[in-house]
This record gives sequence, structure tokens and C-alpha cells, in this order.
Amino acid sequence: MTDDTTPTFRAGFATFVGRPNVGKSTLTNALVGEKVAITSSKPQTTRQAIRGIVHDPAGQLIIVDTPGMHRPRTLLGERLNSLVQQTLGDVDVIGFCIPADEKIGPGDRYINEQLDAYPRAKKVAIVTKIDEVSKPAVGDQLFAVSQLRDWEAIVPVSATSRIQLDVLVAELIALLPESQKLYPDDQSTDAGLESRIAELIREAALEGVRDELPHSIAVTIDDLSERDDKDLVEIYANLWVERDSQKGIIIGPKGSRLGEVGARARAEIEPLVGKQVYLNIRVKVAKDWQRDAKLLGRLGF
Ligand SMILES: Nc1nc2c(ncn2[C@@H]2O[C@H](COP(=O)(O)OP(=O)(O)OP(=O)(O)O)[C@@H](O)[C@H]2O)c(=O)[nH]1
Repeated sequence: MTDDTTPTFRAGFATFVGRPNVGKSTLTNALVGEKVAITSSKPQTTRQAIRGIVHDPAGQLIIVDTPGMHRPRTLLGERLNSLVQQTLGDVDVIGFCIPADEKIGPGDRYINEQLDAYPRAKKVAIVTKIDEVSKPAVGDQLFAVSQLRDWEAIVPVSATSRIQLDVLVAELIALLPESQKLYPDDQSTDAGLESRIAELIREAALEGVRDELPHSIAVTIDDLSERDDKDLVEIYANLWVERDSQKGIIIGPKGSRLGEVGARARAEIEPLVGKQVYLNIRVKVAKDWQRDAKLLGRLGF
């Protein structure tokens, strides 16, 4: 119940869209305050709709992280796009991210036009990476963005320098429906522990790889168990690539690269599970899995 003295509590779903690499995942992480979506300097590395939850006195903002919208070239690309469409059909607010340091181009216009198909969602423009450019340049970009459509709000932010994040949260929450809490206060994501671990391993494996390889990597968790005798979690993971040659690249000379991947991933997983982690990663080849419907299913897409 709401009266004049009780501020309205709001809760609902928002998602960030925009071209690859505009900073959607970094923004999600900065808002949620915990590492929930993987970030990478490679485009199109976000595959799963991972939710981060922002708990605020005014409301609860549940962020669904979507993959970048792009024209599909493979079966994986098509599934990613249909995932994006489902997500956009469900959310209360769509935050369209446009970087301050790049001119609005055909890619941005394409996505902006797609948003017309989701009349239910309120649309907010977010100008990202404002730390990269001068104040007048931010102003110019805000003006250019305002010409795209009639936005509920236009908010300039920097996720890495943490500028205006509180303003963005307030704007987004104000656009959510009145609602009681949808999640308990201590929850920051509902992505299963296993899928978060798989994403952290994939992120570690992506560091330092080039070209088409990022799209060829998938990670599945075979087993995750706590040892009774020790304060230790044992994780057995499979890292899938498409070709034997890629397997060689991932493993590296005498396993050196795979060793680094394991160490990097472990450093991220241990704080997540709150225990020491034994991590075993096996590299396997699933030929052309991006084009194979059965394999895509097995790998969780
Ligand atoms: N300077 C600056 N760089 C940023 C900011 N936000 C993100 N970046 C960088 O931009 C790159 C892409 O960021 P991501 O968050 O992975 O971008 P994304 O839009 O989620 O990318 P996809 O998953 O490929 O769609 C990374 O190198 C980030 O460090 C920011 O506020 N300022």
C-alpha cells in the first residue's frame, strides 16, 4: 500500500542494447557491483542472458544482459538474435547504449529502428564511455542521440570511471512498474553458479586470442563438488573449440597457455565460491559446433 508518506517501491526488468563493444557488460557489472557479466575487448562475447540485480532503496532493478544485435551469419548468430528478441519483448525498460567516442552510424540506426518493434518497453538512451572525450563532445553526442527518437531520458555515463551511475539507476528505477521486491536483498544474480563459472573460464580463455577464435570457444561444466575432507571445491570443465588447430592454440606449448587460463579463471572463481578451487579444464574439439543444431543444444544454446 502506498500513501503520501511511503515512497513508491518499484521493481522490474531492464536490458542494455547497442552495437558490440559499446560497454554494455561493463555497465552491468558497474551497476550491480559484482562481476556478473563477462567483459572483453573482443566484440560479441556475451552469449547468455545473465541477470544482475541492483538493490536500491527506491526499487529493484533487474538487468538482463543481452548479446549484441547483429546480422546473423551462423546458426549460433540466429539463436543469439532470437534470444535478444525474446528478452526485448519481456523487459520494462530498454537502455540503448551509444559510445561518446564514436559517431552515430548505420549500426546504431539499425538497432534504433529494431526498437520500434517493442512498444511496451520504455526507452532510455545511455551515452557510454564519456571519460574518453571532452565535455563539449559529450554535449554534441547527447544532441545527436536526442535526434534518434523521443527518449524517456538520455543519460551520459562512464562505467569505468563510475560517473553518473547513480543518476542512471534512479532514472531506470523511476520507469519501472510499482511492485514489491522480486528477489531477496542478498541476491545479485540468478544465473546459476555453474553457468557463471563457465563464463569466467571462457573469459579467461579469451584473453590474448585473436580473430575468429572467440566465437569458437564454449565452456561446459562436467562436475562441481565440495570435498568433505578439505575446504575445497573441485571443478571439472570442458573447453570446446571447433578445430584441432584451435585446440593447439588454446593449450599452447607444453600446456603453458592452458595453465595460464586455469590460473586466471581460478583467481576469479575462488572469491565467487568463497573456497579454494581445484580446476581441471579439458580442451575438446566439437567440429563446427556453431553450425550444428545438435551440438548447440548440448553446449547449452
Ligand atoms: N574508457 C571506457 N571504456 C569502457 C567503458 N565501458 C566499457 N569500456 C571498454 O569497452 C570495451 C567493451 O566493453 P564491454 O562491456 O565488453 O562491451 P559490450 O557492449 O558488453 O560488448 P559485447 O559483449 O561484445 O556486446 C572494454 O574494453 C571495456 O573496458 C567506459 O565507461 N569507459
